[in-house]
Amino acid sequence: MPQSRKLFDRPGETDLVAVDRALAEFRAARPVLLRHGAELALALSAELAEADLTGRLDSLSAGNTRLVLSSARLRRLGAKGRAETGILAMPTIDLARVETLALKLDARVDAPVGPAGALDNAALELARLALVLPAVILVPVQAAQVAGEPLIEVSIDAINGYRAAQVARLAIVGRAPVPLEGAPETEFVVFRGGEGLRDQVAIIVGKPDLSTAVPVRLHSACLTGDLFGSLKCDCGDQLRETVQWMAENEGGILLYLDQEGRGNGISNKMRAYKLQSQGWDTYDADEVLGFDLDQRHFDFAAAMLKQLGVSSVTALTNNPLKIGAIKAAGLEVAATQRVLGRPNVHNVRYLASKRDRAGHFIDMDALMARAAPKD
Ligand SMILES: Nc1nc2c(ncn2[C@@H]2O[C@H](COP(=O)(O)OP(=O)(O)OP(=O)(O)O)[C@@H](O)[C@H]2O)c(=O)[nH]1
Ligand SMILES: [Zn+2]
Repeated sequence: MPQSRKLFDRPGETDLVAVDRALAEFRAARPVLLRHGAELALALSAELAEADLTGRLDSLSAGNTRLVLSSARLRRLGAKGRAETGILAMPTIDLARVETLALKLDARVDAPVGPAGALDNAALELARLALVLPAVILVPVQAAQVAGEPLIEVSIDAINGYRAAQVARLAIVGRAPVPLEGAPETEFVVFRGGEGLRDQVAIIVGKPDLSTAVPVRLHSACLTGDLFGSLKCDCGDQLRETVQWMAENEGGILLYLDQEGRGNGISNKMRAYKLQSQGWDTYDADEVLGFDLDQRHFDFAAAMLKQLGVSSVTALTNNPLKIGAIKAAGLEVAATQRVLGRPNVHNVRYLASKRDRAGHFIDMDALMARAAPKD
């Protein structure tokens, strides 16, 4: 008889679910108990911290609470050349200071920046996965101080292994024909897992021949552009025109990926849009908020394609990151094809920034030729 075997304690599975639970707590402005060996700390999202709760956290702290910030945010705060995440000591939690350091424009570091340790980096990864600002209040505690508290505990290994586990659990959970305007022979295939906090969808247009290079577009969700026709980006045009093109040609597959805001989430995208309305470009705005150029991974998108039986693609994109990721995942990129949106006064700077700062293959002359006469 195996000793004390638990029926529902299966290593990979329980880790994944522990992080899912921790994400729910973290997004609901509750502290999560992080464990690294015998070391324990309570992690609280800086953007959601409230005085009542931070007062309770202060009562547990032995004066060694710290604020963990991303390298991008630290650079913005003037911590010169900072390539790594870092911590600032905060013996008692000062919410005004937290807000300044995490979010305010023109703020400056006001204390020495220490190196982030394993717990700190796992806390930041939790914030990224939770799609909140990458700024976390971390309060080291002893087990006895939190015994019996209704807290979710999660190991840093579980957090660090979460992305890979999310890719590994990708599975089709539903599929059905969904005739679209202009593309009546279309099937939606829904996958659970991957990236983000929701499901992913593969939209199979027509009957693509899987034995040759399949026209494929990896399309990151853009609520504003895809659904509402925002003029700030080119997403809506790219989405609809790609589906139309696939329907009119030999078919293809569009992956609709839960990666709003280049993987920052819709709330951070709106924060970035506010900064853009004050003159910041798309990448600088993200950096002010503590994000790097792009938070997305595309390994899970390649895994979706493999599950659909695709081994070679014609990649419909201007983004070199997507092409590199498909190749790195072991799929053949037989050809690439540019996907031009439509320029207008509101998105032309965004498109130029993508070309100049992230190396997107955007031919401005070809793009401008597509401008509507009223622009
Ligand atoms: N953070 C941030 N995200 C943005 C902004 N504008 C658009 N996005 C997001 O950027 C992503 C654009 O994704 P895609 O349409 O797949 O395009 P792409 O990476 O530009 O590459 P291709 O269109 O394939 O060439 C979506 O997730 C949008 O929500 C912005 O100003 N800031
Ligand atoms: Zn968009």
